[in-house]
Amino acid sequence: MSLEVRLEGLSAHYGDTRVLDRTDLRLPAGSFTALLGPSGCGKSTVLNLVAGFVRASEGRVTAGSAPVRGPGPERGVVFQHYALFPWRTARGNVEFALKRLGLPRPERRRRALAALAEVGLADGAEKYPAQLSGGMQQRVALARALAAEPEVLLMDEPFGALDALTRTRMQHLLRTLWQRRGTTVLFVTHDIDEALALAERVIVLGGTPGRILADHTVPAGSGDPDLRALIAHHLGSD
Ligand SMILES: Nc1ncnc2c1ncn2[C@@H]1O[C@H](COP(=O)(O)OP(=O)(O)OP(=O)(O)O)[C@@H](O)[C@H]1O
Repeated sequence: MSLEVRLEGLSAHYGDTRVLDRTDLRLPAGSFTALLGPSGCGKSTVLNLVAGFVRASEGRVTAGSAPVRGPGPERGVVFQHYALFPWRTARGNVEFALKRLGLPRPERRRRALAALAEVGLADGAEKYPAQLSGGMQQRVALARALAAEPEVLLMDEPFGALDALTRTRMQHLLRTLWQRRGTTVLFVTHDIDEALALAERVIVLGGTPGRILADHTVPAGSGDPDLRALIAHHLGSD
C-alpha cells in the first residue's frame, strides 16, 4: 500500500524567516527518496509539512488525491528520538499508538505483536524501553509506525543516534521492510553514504531559504564513486 506525495510551489516560514522557497517535488507511490542537506537547510521542515505538523505559507502538499491539512494515519513518522512512553512495554507503546485508529483491543494487540515481530523484536514485546538498547527502542518506534499500516513513511534521521553497527543493521531492516511493503518512503539524513545505501533517489536540499539543488537517481546496488562525488559536490556548493 502506498500513495504518491506531491509538493507544489511549497514555501514555509517561521515568523518572518522563509526556510523553504516555492519547492516542487513528486514522490511516486512506492518510491524511496532520501533528502540530504546540511544542518538547517529545511529537511525536517519538508518532512513536517508532509506529516502535517507544519503548515505551508504558500503552495500545497497532497498525499494521493487528498490535500494534507494535518497529521493522518496514512502517513507514519519516525524521529531520531524514539519518544516511547517509559511506563509502557514495547507492545503497550505500539498498541497505544493504534488507539487513535479506533481499533478494538484484540486487533490492536494482534497488530502490535505482528509489527514487533516484523522488526525482529518478538522477544522484546513485554520489555520496557529502559530494558531495551537504542537500536531496539528504534525498532519499537518503527513497529509503532508500521502497525498503523501507513502508505507513506516519513523518517527524520531515524538512525542518527545509533552506533555504526546497529545503524547498518537498521538500514538493512528498513530496506527489507520497504521491499516487502512497498510503502512510499521519505528519509531525511545528512549522511551521503546512508542516503546512497538506502534510497533509489537522492535529493539535495540547500541554500537559504532552502531549495532543491540536485535530484539524483541511484542505480540499484550502486556503490558508484562518481555519483557519491557528485552529490558531495552539490552538498558543498551551497
Ligand atoms: N519551530 C521553529 N521555529 C523557528 N525556526 C525554526 C523552527 N524549526 C526550524 N526552524 C529554522 O528553520 C530552518 C530549517 O530547519 P530544519 O529543522 O527544517 O532544517 P534541517 O535541514 O532539518 O536541519 P538539521 O539537519 O539540523 O535537523 C533552520 O534555520 C531552523 O533554525
